[in-house]
Amino acid sequence: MNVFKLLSRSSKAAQSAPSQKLPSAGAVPNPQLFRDDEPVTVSPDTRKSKKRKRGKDAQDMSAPLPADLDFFGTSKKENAEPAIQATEKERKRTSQSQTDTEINGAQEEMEAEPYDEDESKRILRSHKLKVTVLEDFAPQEDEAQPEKKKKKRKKEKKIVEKKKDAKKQLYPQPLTSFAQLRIRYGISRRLAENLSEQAYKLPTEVQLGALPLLLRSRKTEQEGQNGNSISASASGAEYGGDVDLLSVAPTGSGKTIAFLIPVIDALLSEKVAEGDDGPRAIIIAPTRELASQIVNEARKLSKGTGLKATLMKKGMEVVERPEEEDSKDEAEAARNFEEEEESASDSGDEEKVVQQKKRKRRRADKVKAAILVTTPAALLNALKQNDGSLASLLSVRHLVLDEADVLLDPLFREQTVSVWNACTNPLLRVGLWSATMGSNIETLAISTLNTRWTSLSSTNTTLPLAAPSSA
Ligand SMILES: Nc1ncnc2c1ncn2[C@@H]1O[C@H](COP(=O)(O)OP(=O)(O)OP(=O)(O)O)[C@@H](O)[C@H]1O
Repeated sequence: MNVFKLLSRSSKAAQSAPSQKLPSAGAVPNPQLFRDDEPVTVSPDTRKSKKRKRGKDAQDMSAPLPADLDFFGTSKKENAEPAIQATEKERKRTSQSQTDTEINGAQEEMEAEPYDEDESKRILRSHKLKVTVLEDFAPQEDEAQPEKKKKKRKKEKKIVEKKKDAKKQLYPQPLTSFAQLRIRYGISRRLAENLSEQAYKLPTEVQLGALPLLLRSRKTEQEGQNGNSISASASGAEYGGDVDLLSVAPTGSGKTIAFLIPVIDALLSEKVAEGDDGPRAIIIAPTRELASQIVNEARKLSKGTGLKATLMKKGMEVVERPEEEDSKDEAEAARNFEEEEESASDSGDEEKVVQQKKRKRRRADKVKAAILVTTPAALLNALKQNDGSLASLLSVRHLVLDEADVLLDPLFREQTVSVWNACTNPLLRVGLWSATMGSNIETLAISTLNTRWTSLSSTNTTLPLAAPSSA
């Protein structure tokens, strides 16, 4: 398990994004990609809502690009064409893709073609995207062995090497069109259709850098053998999407679908034991308003896939109550049900009937959806047990903290970390997404991951090693 950090337009974000502000706090610039040189103006429209409206901006995104940023249309050519020709080509390509929903063979081949190392670096650099390896929590195979001096020295050397490696920079294969999601990463057909239905064509910067890291590339093996293309270890593809990611990108830059696509795709490919329904992915947001926007987006993307997304509401149950308590309740209920109903209606004892109804409703309200979107407090309440302890969420494999800087700020920190620690599945993948991330928040995130990993590896010997052998 590795932790990567993706920084999208860090300098601009630091200047323009208000630190520690809740999403509802107000005016923000629209930091859409390809608009680096334009001065940021805040229109009255954006003041009303911080969310970028897709209709207008999607048109902006498809506008002709300057030649030096035209990597979608003519990037395969060695020499950049004059700006005017590139513009014309881009226009043709855009209008073609607007009218043509089916990707033809030639286009498909082009989308499947990986960028070579130089091209990848250039594209990532032009979008000011930087990906670094923050930590590697893989248990060392010799950790459990009694340590002899020689071994100890070897291990110390390894640690020094690992620390040196910790700031290694990665160059993921840039995702330059949504069509590549299906062609290169084999995402579910239905998910790809849903994206296309929502008119998503060109990824934003954060999507361009994050999606290749979080999805499993179909082409890794060929890429590894191809001298021209970027190696799997330098691109991060060797981890097959099995990474924890801290992603910092400006407000309104499309982080929501950047974390939803990999989560939905992973959920669709995971095998679920019969009767094992309930949340397998939890997305935490600091406000209910933001949580409800995320759930809407998740529903659009998972339409027709069989996956359900739900917003945590008061009174919902997320875990089975302890068996003893349940069976005691059930037995009691069965014994008393008829008697109670009879006597309640006879004696007008409404209290008992209300209690019965409540008990029934509680069971009916247990979350069955695979994706649960919640604020930390709402989930924490649902996890609290009678003895004050927290129930664990063993079935949860994906945890996303949206607005992670706010969630890990002292105001929410305890709740967030408690929920995080309640996710006890050793294969849990964590994504932290934020417009800003102070070094204290980053340190806290890393140390939470570290503590968790250390405690899990001491109790569980089946944890995966650093990198899967193939992706
Ligand atoms: N690739 C894309 N093409 C066009 N529109 C997009 C794309 N990605 C996202 N959007 C749209 O941009 C808007 C803003 O995206 P989103 O809310 O995900 O930003 P965000 O980075 O999550 O913001 P926040 O920091 O507030 O959570 C949404 O309306 C979304 O549908």
